Amino acid sequence: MWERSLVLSAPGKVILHGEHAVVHGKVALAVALNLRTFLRLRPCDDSRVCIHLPGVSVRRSWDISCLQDLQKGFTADFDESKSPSVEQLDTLREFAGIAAGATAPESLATLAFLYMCLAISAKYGDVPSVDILVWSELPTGAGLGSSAAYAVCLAAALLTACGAISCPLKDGESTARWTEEELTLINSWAFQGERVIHGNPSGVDNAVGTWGGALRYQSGKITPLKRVPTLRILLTNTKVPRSTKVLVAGVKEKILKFPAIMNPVLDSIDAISQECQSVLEAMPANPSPEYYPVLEELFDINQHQLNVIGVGHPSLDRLCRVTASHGLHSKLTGAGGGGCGITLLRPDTSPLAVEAAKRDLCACGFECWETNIGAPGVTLHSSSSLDAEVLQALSQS
Ligand SMILES: Nc1ncnc2c1ncn2[C@@H]1O[C@H](COP(=O)(O)OP(=O)(O)O)[C@@H](O)[C@H]1O
Ligand SMILES: C[C@@](O)(CCOP(=O)(O)O)CC(=O)O
Ligand SMILES: [Mg+2]
Repeated sequence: MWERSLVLSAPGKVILHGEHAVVHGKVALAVALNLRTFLRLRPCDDSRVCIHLPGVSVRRSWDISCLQDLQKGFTADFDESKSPSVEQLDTLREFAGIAAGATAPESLATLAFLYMCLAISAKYGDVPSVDILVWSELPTGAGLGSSAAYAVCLAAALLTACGAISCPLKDGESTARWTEEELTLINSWAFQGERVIHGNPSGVDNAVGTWGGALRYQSGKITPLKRVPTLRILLTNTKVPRSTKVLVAGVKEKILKFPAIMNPVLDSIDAISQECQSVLEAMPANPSPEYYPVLEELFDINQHQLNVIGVGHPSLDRLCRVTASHGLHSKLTGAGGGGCGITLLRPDTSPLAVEAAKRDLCACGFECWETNIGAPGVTLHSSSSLDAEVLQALSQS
C-alpha cells in the first residue's frame, strides 16, 4: 500500500517548427516552457480512488473493487508499448458515463486518467488507494501541451505509487528527478495517455514534458539540441478554443484526399525544421541580431504552410498582422485552429516596441506574455516547497 504524499510537476512546451508534420514522421523542434502542471497524490484509507481536476471541473471517485473488476474484464493486456484498444476505451467510457466520441475536456481528462490508472496498476501492482489533485499554470487546449503535461504527471505519480519507479526525493531536498531509465518509462506511459487525448499523437509533447530543455523529435527519436541560444519569445493566446484531436484528424483527412499536394508540404515543413536546427546550433549562446532574419523568414514560411494544411484561423492571421505592423514575425504553435501563436523577439527589440505590440494584441482580446524556454522536465517536489495556501484553496475549489 502506498503511504507517502507526492507533489510533482511537468512543463508545457512550445513547438518552434514541425507541428502536425511530426505526426506524419517529419522532424519537429520543441522547447519546454516555464509554465507547469502540478499533481499532488495522497494516500487514502477508504479503498477509493479520487480525482480532482479543477482545471476541467472534474471531481470523481470510484471504489477500488469496481476498478479491479473492470480491469479483470479486459482480455487484452495493458502495456506501455500497446495503444489503448477501442474495446478498452469503450468499456471505460461506459463505466464513467462518457458518450462515445465525446471530445469535451472533462471527458478526455477522465478517460485518460482511468486508462492510465488501470493500465499501470495492472502491469505493476494493485490499484492504489489514492487521492489525486491536478492543477496547472497552462491554458488548456491552447497549443502549449497541457494534455502532455497532464499525462506526464499522471504517469510519474501512478508509476511511483505502484512501485514501478523510485521516489527519488531525499529528506531536506526541495526537488528531485528520476533516472534516465525511469524517465523513459514515464515517457512511454505518458504517450499512452496522450493517445487517449489526441487520438494519434506524435509523442513530441510528452517527450518535452518528461525531459524538458530543447529537443529535436522524429518518429520517437529524441535528440537534445546542442547549444541552443537564449531566444526571446512572446506568447499570445488568441483564446479561441479548439481540440488537438479534431485538428490532427482533419490534417490526416486532407493528406488522404490530396496526397500529391499535401505530402510535399509536409516535406517542406521538415526542411524548415532542419534549417532552423542548423541556424540555432550555429548561433552563439548570446546571439547578435545578424542571425535573426533567417529565423524570422522561417517563421513566416511555416505559418503559410500551416494555413495550407488547414490548421490556421482568422484569429491567428490577425495575430500575425498585428505583430508584423511592429516589424515582428509570428507563427501558430501546437495544433492551431486558434490557441497560441509565438512571436520571435530579437535581442535588441526594445522593451518599448514589445510593449506596443502587446498593447495592440491585448486590444484584440488576446492575452500575451514574454516567456523563458528550456525549463526542466518532470520533477518531484517536497510538499513544503509548494505554497500550502494554494494547495488548500485548490482542494476546496
Ligand atoms: N490540468 C488539467 N487537468 C485535467 N485535464 C487536463 C489538464 N490540462 C489538460 N487536460 C486535458 O488535455 C486536453 C487538452 O489537450 P489538447 O486538446 O491536446 O490541447 P493542449 O495540449 O494544446 O492544451 C483537455 O481537454 C483535458 O482533457
Ligand atoms: C499538432 C501536434 O503536432 C502538436 C499538438 O500540440 P497541442 O496539443 O496543441 O499542444 C500533434 C502531436 O504532435 O501529437
Ligand atoms: Mg495536447
